[in-house]
Amino acid sequence: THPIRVAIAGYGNLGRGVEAALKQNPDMRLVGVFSRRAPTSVTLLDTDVPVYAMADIEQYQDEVDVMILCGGSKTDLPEQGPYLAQFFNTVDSFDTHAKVNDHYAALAQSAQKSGHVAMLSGGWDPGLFSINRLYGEAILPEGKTYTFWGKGLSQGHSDAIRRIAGVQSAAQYTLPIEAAITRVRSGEQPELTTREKHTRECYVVLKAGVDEETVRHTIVTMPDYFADYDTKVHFIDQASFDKDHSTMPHGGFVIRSGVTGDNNKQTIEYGLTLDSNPEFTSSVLVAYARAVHRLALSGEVGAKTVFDIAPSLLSAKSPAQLREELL
Ligand SMILES: NC(=O)C1=CN([C@@H]2O[C@H](COP(=O)(O)OP(=O)(O)OC[C@H]3O[C@@H](n4cnc5c(N)ncnc54)[C@H](OP(=O)(O)O)[C@@H]3O)[C@@H](O)[C@H]2O)C=CC1
Ligand SMILES: N[C@@H](C[C@H]1CC(C(=O)O)=NO1)C(=O)O
Repeated sequence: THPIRVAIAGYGNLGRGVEAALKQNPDMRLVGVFSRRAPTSVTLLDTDVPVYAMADIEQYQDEVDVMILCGGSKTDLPEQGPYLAQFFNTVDSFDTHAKVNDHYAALAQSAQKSGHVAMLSGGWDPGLFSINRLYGEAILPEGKTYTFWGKGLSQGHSDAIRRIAGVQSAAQYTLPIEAAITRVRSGEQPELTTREKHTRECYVVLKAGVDEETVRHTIVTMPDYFADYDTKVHFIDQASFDKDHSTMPHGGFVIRSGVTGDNNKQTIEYGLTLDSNPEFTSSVLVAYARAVHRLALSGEVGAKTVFDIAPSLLSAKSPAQLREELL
């Protein structure tokens, strides 16, 4: 069978990650990259495929099996997702938690009409962490679920800062509050507000002449991203940014702390430790691109989340081989 033909829409950290991840999946191949920038200004890592103008993307609908959307959640994906689901099967890592149902509805409408599959929020949170929160709550109905991230760089939050007028570069680090983790790990099952679980720390490079306090205020009051957190903002120069903020480690864990039967304490924990947040997220996107291709071939249409997609569809192994490896 022919390799699954994958294309990238939007070439940033995730776009580079997808380009790299596809090299680890021989049943798939990159056939093109689409960018809103001039194609000649976009340099790929090392794959010899064309870079096209996003404006021409509709012309390639018969050459692409799955389009992986690597734009930013704050402003790119809400517009690009429904638009591209008219022409392609798509996968994205949409992560504006407060707006997931809006995005789902917009993708569902576009994909139902065009007969495509549009998968949203296929990353690690939302994505793999979402699946583990569901398992925990379905299996231990009497209990509490906690999610902790970092210390690490959140791409969604960094992207959100980059979209503020006058910002040249941005890195946002998420820091878990250790006292909260200790209380959760003790089995106390505490009630914790958003502000009691994490703090956020931003490093921002501004373009010349841009007022720091205006940008600081825009960040710390930003709904869905920073308003509910204690947030620090540091303004630095580009040289310092390039030196100190070019790697994107992250990680985190989901804990379900519950009880069964005669009040037996049961704990489920799922964790990630990531050298590169974007490369890991892109590896999730590529596995889900395989699943979306198979769903489309089977006649499925519409919007899908990780909850709707059977794990076996992500694997390059056959169902029989997977069954042999069940234990
Ligand atoms: N669910 C999850 O677990 C995760 C989700 N994410 C999501 O992934 C999204 C994308 O993250 P990330 O790839 O880091 O974002 P980037 O800022 O690197 O890229 C976003 C878009 O910006 C454009 N762009 C990239 N580089 C440049 C540049 N030098 N000049 C101008 N434009 C540029 C690209 O579009 P174009 O090529 O068209 O110019 C690109 O698609 C995040 O917003 C986040 O929401 C990320 C990690 C985990
Ligand atoms: N979507 C996040 C992935 C995780 C990390 C995170 C955070 O640090 O707030 N929330 O979810 C990202 O863009 O990195």
